[in-house]
Amino acid sequence: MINKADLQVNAELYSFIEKEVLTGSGYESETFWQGFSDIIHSFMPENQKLLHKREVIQQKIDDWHKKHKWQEERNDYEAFLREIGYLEEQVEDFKITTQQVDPEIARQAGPQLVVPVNNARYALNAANARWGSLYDGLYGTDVISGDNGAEKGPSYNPVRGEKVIAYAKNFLDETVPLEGASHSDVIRYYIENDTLIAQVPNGKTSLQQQDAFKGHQGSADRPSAVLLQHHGLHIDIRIDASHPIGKTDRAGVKDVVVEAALTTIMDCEDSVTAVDAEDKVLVYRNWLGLMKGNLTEKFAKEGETVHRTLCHDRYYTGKNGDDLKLKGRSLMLIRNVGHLMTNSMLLDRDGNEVHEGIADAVITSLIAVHDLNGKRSNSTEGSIYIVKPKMHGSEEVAFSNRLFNAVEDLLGLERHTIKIGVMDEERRTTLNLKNCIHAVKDRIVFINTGFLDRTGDEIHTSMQAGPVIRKGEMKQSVWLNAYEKSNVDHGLLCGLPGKAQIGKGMWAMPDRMKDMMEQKTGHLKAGGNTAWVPSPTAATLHALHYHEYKVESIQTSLREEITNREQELLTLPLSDRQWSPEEIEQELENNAQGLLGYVVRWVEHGVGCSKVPDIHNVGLMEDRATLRISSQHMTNWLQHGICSEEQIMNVLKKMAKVVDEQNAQDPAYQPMSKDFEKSVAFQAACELIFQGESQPGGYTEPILHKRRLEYKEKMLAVKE
Ligand SMILES: CC(=O)SCCNC(=O)CCNC(=O)[C@H](O)C(C)(C)COP(=O)(O)OP(=O)(O)OC[C@H]1O[C@@H](n2cnc3c(N)ncnc32)[C@H](O)[C@@H]1OP(=O)(O)O
Ligand SMILES: O=CC(=O)O
Ligand SMILES: [Mg+2]
Repeated sequence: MINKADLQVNAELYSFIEKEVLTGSGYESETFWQGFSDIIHSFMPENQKLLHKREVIQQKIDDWHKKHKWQEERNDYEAFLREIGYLEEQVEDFKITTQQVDPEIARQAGPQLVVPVNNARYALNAANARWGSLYDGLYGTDVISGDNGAEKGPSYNPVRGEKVIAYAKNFLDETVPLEGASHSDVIRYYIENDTLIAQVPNGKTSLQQQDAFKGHQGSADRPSAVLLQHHGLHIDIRIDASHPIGKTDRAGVKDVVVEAALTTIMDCEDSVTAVDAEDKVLVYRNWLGLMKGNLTEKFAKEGETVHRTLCHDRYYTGKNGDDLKLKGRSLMLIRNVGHLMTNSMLLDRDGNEVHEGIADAVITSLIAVHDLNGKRSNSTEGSIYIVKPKMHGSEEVAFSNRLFNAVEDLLGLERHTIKIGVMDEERRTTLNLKNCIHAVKDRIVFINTGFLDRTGDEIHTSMQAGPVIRKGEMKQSVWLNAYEKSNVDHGLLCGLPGKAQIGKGMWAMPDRMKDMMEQKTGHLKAGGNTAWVPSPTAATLHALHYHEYKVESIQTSLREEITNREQELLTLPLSDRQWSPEEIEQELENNAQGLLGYVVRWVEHGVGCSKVPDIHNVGLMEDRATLRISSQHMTNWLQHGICSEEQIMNVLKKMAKVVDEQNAQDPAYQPMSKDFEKSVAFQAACELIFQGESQPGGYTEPILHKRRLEYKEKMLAVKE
């Protein structure tokens, strides 16, 4: 550790900040460290107090449930929540006043991609997912069925290719239709007098909406790209008659590229494993590379070496021959960690680990200044976008607000340069969302329903109330539907449209794109102008939904439906059903499989987000929030005698063998079933369930971090 301004700083972190971040930033090292230390020492005590308050409140709620039957005393329950300050006194009506918000957030509606930022290969891919090939997105996924000879194979299947092209041309017909013809009839696109002309076998035609045409690349006569726009999103028809696909197309179209991930959340939180300075430096270094624009990654793929870099802006010839420049990258936000955890990378003057959320706020903002003072390739408006997860109620949001003020002062940034995306994912935040938004009304850029964490918190908060419904039933539950609607209500009431996003949650089945295409329109119809997707392909496909529906109009009509949903929000997801032994076993096995499949990769491989097959062999995106649900669910059933400890242990051992088999191809994988006692991952899984009741907020971080550190040490000892 290096002693600096009353802090002890891990040497690797210190060197990274000194040499890579401060150099060229315009900040003096001494001033920075002193200011950082001042922030730490003034904010840590309050952070601690807020965490303590969470514990006190939870204890009171637990005690209430132990003494009362919620089903019979609902009215008293609400009064009790008010009395203990869980339900806050609501502020007067107001509108948010956030300024300098980039258009991707303020005006455009479209997909939001999330990516673990410690994985440079994925993070680069995500930043570049602003534009996505529709042909690739369709060809590679189950959106196109493999029936009638259209299956995916080792080489290009022209039958499948035909289906892809038909789907894409149909999309063009629906979105940017031609007058009296289909895009599949076109034999040549060209531009004449700033108008797109489509030559068809029996003459020529043009777009029904002329102003959808925005520009082209190549010559007007034989363009290599035609740029269109619909519902604020661009569509780029790529033309090359010499290309293997273009050759087969009458108009030489080789692809339809759509504007896809308008925004990307570079995640430092639930999808990453970062337990010490070594891990955190990787997280920060990748963020720095993204902000400076020089992040690169070299990796082997399909026998070739790939060098991945960030995409450049796209240039077109616009109307009147003017140059038209469009961003080549997604607008990047950075998700900091919440208020809970501390990290050994920094110690305060008394030798205490510093709260990681405070360190993230300072360091990720400092890094983002490289964009603000540089080319502003990320935020042309000069803003820094921080997503703040897992805050409980408005006091905690106000704390973040003051922390961001302090960071702005330290970095000499204008007030409210740092924007905040508020994850509405804890029950106390949902119930007091108006106050939460008010606490950051000058800097808020989104409210997003993190329904996964929110489900975990729902179970944990009411742990003592009774057994909860099965995990799969949560999506239909009264509280969850009210929560989704209430979030939109508050977004509309507080004037988010035009300034900030009303966001919807993650599509957690990365391989089920057909289902996503059928179901994720629901997020738009419910008023979300963005929704989370797990991959660039999902972003490309989900983008089509924003052409189908104009969220702005939907939001306008939803204003009519705004209502007080508190009663529904306070409807606990309890069950009075007598489940059969088979149902109980199935529920436990399902939870255990996802839990173990995720935990083993987290603890022993340092992977924070995984695709884990569920009991039906569907690959599910698992992250810390889904782990919070499965562990808390098992804890809840154990707590209420739905199952016994012995039963859970047997299920865990049985499912550990299944997970071991699933990972058998990985030479670095150590089977849990070889020695359950010695497997750090297996022990972590047991702890998450058997000690789930006493985990703060039902969070999995404390156990995961402890066990990962233990595993790292074990590996180090083996090496030595
Ligand atoms: C509750 C919450 O907090 S949700 C938010 C947290 N969750 C996330 O961030 C999910 C992000 N997604 C992911 O991490 C991954 O998609 C996973 C773990 C779900 C699946 O990963 P994999 O099993 O490796 O996926 P798969 O093999 O199908 O695809 C890999 C390819 O897709 C790309 N890819 C997958 N996900 C992403 C992503 N989120 N961003 C960018 N690229 C991605 C990879 O770069 C890779 O392509 P490449 O070989 O050209 O580099
Ligand atoms: O962060 C997202 C969630 O669903 O939790
Ligand atoms: Mg979450």
